[in-house]
Amino acid sequence: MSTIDLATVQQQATAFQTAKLVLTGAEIGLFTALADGPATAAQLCDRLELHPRGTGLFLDALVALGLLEQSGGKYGNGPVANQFLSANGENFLGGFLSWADQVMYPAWGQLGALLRTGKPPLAAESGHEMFDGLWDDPVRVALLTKMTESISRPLIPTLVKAFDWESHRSVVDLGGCRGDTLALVAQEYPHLDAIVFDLPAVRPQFDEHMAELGPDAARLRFHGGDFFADDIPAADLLMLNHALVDWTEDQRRELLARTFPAVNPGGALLICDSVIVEGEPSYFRNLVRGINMQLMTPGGGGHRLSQLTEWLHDAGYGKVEHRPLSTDMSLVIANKPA
Ligand SMILES: C[S@@+](CC[C@H](N)C(=O)[O-])C[C@H]1O[C@@H](n2cnc3c(N)ncnc32)[C@H](O)[C@@H]1O
Repeated sequence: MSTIDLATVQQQATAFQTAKLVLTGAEIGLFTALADGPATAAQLCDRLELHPRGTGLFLDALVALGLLEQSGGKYGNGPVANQFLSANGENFLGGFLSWADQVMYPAWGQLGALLRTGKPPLAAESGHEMFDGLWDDPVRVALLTKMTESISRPLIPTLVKAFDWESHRSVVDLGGCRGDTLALVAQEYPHLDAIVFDLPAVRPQFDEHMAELGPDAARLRFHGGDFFADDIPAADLLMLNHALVDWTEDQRRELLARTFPAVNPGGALLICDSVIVEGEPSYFRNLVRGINMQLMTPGGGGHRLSQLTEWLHDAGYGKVEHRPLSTDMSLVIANKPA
């Protein structure tokens, strides 16, 4: 007997409307404008060049969602909007919000095509995928790096605590991009010899970001290479953070197999991903993220923990451990016997 009623089905069928309220609020700069202090609808129309027709209902809908607060005829940011949706917020999700609005939202219009053909037209047209020619295109680079960093940053405090970093001496972050995650891990564990491995074209972005992060992060080294073609530097720990799901299953298996010889005996491969784990609170959302990756790339997609474990054992790893992190992410630890 189904527990779903009509109102729930209606909400499910129109959830895109709620998404657009939030994304459009971010796109027009509403939450950033309100970070300066509350304002009336008329003042917001003036400041953000909005037409009054839609604005009143729109602002009230954001109040009803709990993102804005209303008092004395003025609208202000609630604490969540201030922290995550305002450009001045401590954990601003700007890169993720722009990516969701500009890339994911149109891609989800192609879900039917994905189901019928196995290939979403946009990703199929673009050839291999998100990274082809990416680093020659500064606009796409900025959008993608900000998106991944705004997803990765909130999980770093849990990542730092979820693993015994003290017992290992060296770490290589494969597809570590500008070094944002590794810099914050290495800041907590300064004894680690820390290397970011990414495509050679990423080096200027890495150098620039290290300069921005300051002297604590400057100890990271950059190793340019292609993890499918070039030798992977040996280390006690290798990491793959959000760098596996966009490849085909054969490529994922190949990449995991390529990591094994580079992990020192007694070390481990650490994978941070939105892994699909039945029974976890993240289960539904990570199925959706898997479909999202199928829409973004011709061959990528989410992986189930059982699949990933099998691939890791095939690659040569011993015990595989799973630890849920924050924001629906998992840390999967594949141990290499000593
Ligand atoms: C989705 S981003 C993840 C970035 C970062 N690990 C994070 O979690 O924020 C994937 C990264 O893999 C890198 N990458 C893609 N193909 C690669 C290859 N063949 N060899 C090395 N790095 C690659 C990209 O340049 C990009 O920095």
